[in-house]
Amino acid sequence: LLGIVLCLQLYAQEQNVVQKADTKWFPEAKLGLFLHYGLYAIPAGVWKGKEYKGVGEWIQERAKIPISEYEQLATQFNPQQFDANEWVLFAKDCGFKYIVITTKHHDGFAMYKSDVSKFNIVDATPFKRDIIRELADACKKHGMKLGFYYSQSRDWHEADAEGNLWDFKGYQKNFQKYLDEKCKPQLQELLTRYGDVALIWFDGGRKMSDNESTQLVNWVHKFQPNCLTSSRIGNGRGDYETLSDNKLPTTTTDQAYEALFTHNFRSWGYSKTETKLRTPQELMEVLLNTISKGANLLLNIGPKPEGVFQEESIRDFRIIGKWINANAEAIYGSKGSPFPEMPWGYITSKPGALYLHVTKWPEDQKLSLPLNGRSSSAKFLVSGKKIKSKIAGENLLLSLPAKQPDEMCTVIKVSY
Ligand SMILES: C[C@@H]1O[C@@H](Oc2ccc([N+](=O)[O-])cc2)[C@@H](O)[C@H](O)[C@@H]1O
Repeated sequence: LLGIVLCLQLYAQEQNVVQKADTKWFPEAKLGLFLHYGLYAIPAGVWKGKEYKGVGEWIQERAKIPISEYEQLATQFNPQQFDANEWVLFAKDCGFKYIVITTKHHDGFAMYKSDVSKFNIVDATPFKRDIIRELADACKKHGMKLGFYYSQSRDWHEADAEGNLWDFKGYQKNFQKYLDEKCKPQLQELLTRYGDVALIWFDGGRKMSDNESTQLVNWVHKFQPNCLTSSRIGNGRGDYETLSDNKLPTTTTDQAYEALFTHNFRSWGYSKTETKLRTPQELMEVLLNTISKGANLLLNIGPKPEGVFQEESIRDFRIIGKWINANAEAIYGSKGSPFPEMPWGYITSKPGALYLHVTKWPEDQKLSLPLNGRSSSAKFLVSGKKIKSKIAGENLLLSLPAKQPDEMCTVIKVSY
């Protein structure tokens, strides 16, 4: 009897073993473009004339919209201006090395041709085109890594999934039934029909049991062993850490982890009720703060229902993109700062080099760095122009010109 019990435990343990994927590419890539796109772009925070503040992609939950009514949005979804190559080339020009798009958000609508649920973009809309197919092809063509956001536990279209308490009041949910009949079959579709998938961006919701988290991570790695899974799968079973929404990292680490921010302060999906956008300077602060802690940054846009990005997002992302491309050496493959926060800006590091990202030009045109007397040289990264420097005790003292070469942020490379 003891033997049998031991075997069962082993088997269970076996079940709970997660094969981890190789995260090497992730910290190298540093910058990802997050795209929250779906039916919720149509109401954009407004339902039957009533404005709902906050996250636009939650409109069905906020307005307690019955499935029968929400499904009608699919009959209006027709993004005729959608051009996958345009989206991917824009992302590339702005310095993003991977894209993560919502394949299914909490409303349960599949933005790809799914044989598991008719509630999908090909079968339920006049558009009838598979946006994920076209994006996967364009990413492959332009060498852009592609990841899929998938809401594994919240699905307001399914009685047995998490979240819809207005259509299914008092209904006894069988969550494993939802995992077996929709979640896992759809993940299989996404991991077997769209080429290499860089990562599955699982998202919060129902507290997953360790068995459920392990089940889904093993399921993903069964079809694509190198596909990363995000930590919102729960129970520490993900391949890399994601921070809470719009939260800056507090510690510097070499672990693979990611901060996520929206261009629109308050909504991930396109919104007409939340219109305040982060300025290019605010986006820069988020970018520099994040990479100076060794983390990746996933920056979000909510595309408009007609299939294009807001003008303001295109304008602001191109502004920071220009800076990112000019200072690429100080970003991709860099690690966080070995020093505490600096009053004048941020630091990223590489072997034998420190990159000083100066956003607040020192009035006294002096900048000191505790380099313990190590001999070093300093130059402006973009122009290559040398900077006068001398060792003063433990510190390296740099003498800067009066005018800051790049108002947005000037990078000084210190080689030691
Ligand atoms: C990226 C965002 O993720 C979730 O929102 C969350 C999930 C988890 C936290 N959290 O852990 O703090 C906060 C918001 C979604 O509900 C939201 O619609 C969006 O997709």
